[in-house]
This record gives sequence, C-alpha cells and structure tokens, in this order.
Amino acid sequence: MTPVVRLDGVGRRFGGAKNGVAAVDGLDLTVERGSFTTLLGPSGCGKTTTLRMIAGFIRPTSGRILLEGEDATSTPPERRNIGMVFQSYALFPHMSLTDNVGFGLRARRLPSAEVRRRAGEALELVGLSHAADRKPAELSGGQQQRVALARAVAIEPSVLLLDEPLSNLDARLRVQMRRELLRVQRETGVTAVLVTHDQDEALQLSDTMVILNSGRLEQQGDPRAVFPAPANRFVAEFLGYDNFPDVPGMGPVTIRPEHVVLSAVGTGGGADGAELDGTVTDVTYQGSHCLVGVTAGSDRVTCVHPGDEFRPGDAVRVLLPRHRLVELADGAAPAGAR
Ligand SMILES: Nc1ncnc2c1ncn2[C@@H]1O[C@H](COP(=O)(O)OP(=O)(O)OP(=O)(O)O)[C@@H](O)[C@H]1O
Repeated sequence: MTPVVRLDGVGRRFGGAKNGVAAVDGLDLTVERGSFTTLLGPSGCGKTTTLRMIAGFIRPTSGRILLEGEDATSTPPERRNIGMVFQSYALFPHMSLTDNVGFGLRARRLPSAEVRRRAGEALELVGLSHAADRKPAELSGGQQQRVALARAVAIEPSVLLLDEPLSNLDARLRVQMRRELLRVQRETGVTAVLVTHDQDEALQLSDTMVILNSGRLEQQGDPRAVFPAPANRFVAEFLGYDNFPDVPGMGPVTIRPEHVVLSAVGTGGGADGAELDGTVTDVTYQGSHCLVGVTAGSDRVTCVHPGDEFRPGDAVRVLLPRHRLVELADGAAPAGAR
C-alpha cells in the first residue's frame, strides 16, 4: 500500500549554506496509512521542523516529500489536506465550538447542512456535543484541546499532524488525554504524526517511534522493539537507560536498573552474566522498591532492588545477567546529546 507520507532524504538548513545550521539532515521516513507515528527527541533535534515540512509551512532545502504517493515538495499547505493540532489550541475565541470545528469544512465550501452535521459528529467523537454553542474561553484547557482535535479530524485529513498537543496540560490530564487521543485516532482510522519530547507519550501512543538527534535519525520502529534494544548510547540515554558498565570481553553495553541483580558479597554467584564487586553509594527509597547506586571500579551501576536492606558503604555483588545486556553500536553519546 502507498504510504501516506514519505520523506526522501529530506533536509532543511536555516541561515545559509555556509554558516547555517542543518535543522533536519537527510531524513528518510515512511508513514503507513492508519498508523500513529511519533517524532521523539530532545529540544532542537528537528522534530517541529520535520512536522512543518510535512504540513508545507517550511520548504525543504534538499530531498523530496511525497503525500499519497505524489511529489508534494512544493505544494502549498492549503492544498495538502492536512489537519493540525498545536500546543496552543489556536481556536477562534469569538466562534462557538460548532463554528470552530466547522471552520475547515466551510473553507472547503461544503453546504452548510453538511458542515453542521460533520462538525456535530466531530464534537460527539470528543465528547463535547453538549457544549456545541459555547465559546472556547468557557472550556478547560483539556476541553479546548479536544475541540482543536475535533476541528482537525472533521476535514478527514490525509494525515493529522500534532505538535506537542498535550504539553500545556497538567500531568494527570495529560495522561487522560493521551488515551483520548489514541481512542480518536483508532476510531477514525486517521493517520497521525505526533511531535513530542516525552518518551512515555511516545511509548504509549506510537505504532512507530522515530528518534531524532541533531536533525538525524537515530532509530525508528515499534516501541516494543526499540525500547528493549536501543541501537546506540544516545537512544539508550534518551529512553532512560543509565547503566553503561564495562563488561570484560564485550563492547559497549547497557542494562536497565530493574534487570540488575544485587546481593551481599559472598552470596549468589554462578549465574550466567557479568559479576562486579562494589560498594553501595546511595539508596533511594521508592515505596515498592529501592534504587541502589553501586560503585564498582570506574563503573557506577544503578539497581532496582525489592528490599530495603542495603545501606551506603555496604559491600555488594552486582550481577548483570547476560540475556539482559543490550549491545550498543557505539560507546559515546554524540556531542550535545546529554
Ligand atoms: N526559523 C528558524 N531559523 C533559524 N533556525 C531555526 C529556525 N527554526 C528552527 N531552527 C533551528 O533548527 C533546529 C531544530 O529546531 P526544531 O524547532 O525543529 O527542533 P525541535 O526538536 O522541535 O525542538 P523543540 O522541542 O525545542 O521544539 C534548532 O537548532 C533551531 O534553533
């Protein structure tokens, strides 16, 4: 099936060829129909620039953008059939919710009865039918973002582009809205591309997560494949791995704190994996478990431990089970990645 969006070696420089900066650099990306793709990475990695190039607000300085299989590199935004949701909601304050949601449909010169019907359906989809005649200022932030979402899907876009749509909401609401967003995407079957710097958001929502660093692709794939097997140190650190021990006979590796097995020196042993003898440096009580920091030679290893029996200064043995070690393509994080 033809992908809805394809980026072919897409690049964008700002500020001239010589002294400028490559916000996006040779990006290849395929977005399949009906999928949820997230663009994930630290501030300045090029997520928003990529999204705005798909929308047509920014022209690439190299490469091609295909929409529905057609070269759309120079197609203006209004001819791309794209729905957008921004962090700032961007609703029209003087219009009712129905008129806000119907805006794109009116712009397409649909008959007013159809505009009303489709705006009504979109408001129902986000659970706001009862507030159809209200103005945006009478709604909470979460409700306003639902209106923005309804407006974007009402036009039945080829692709729905979401630029950090949940980051203005408080933490509890954000988690609720993630579920809501996923439900709307699944119910409508709309193809979605979301920009976020929040790895939890990406893990929860994505069929495909695309991790960017300094304008370049670091890794992409199903979160269930990417999370347990980060390709390199940058991706590992970004996904919250913080153990990078030296294991004799192996190249760069990482391991999640919950996979490290901690025991008092003299106990355990014999398991398949690397063993390090070290000293507890810090213990952080977390209720259901403790986070125990251990220094072993030049390594520092953080362990999730179910009990609270260790104290700073204790001599301990750390087991890194072989099947839990993830081999990395490189040792050092690229400049600016930390
Ligand atoms: N209009 C512009 N002029 C000059 N430089 C720009 C412009 N837009 C973006 N950049 C630069 O391009 C790089 C990528 O920016 P971009 O906004 O795409 O990153 P981002 O990953 O979305 O970051 P954030 O999460 O902070 O929004 C940054 O170094 C930024 O300073």
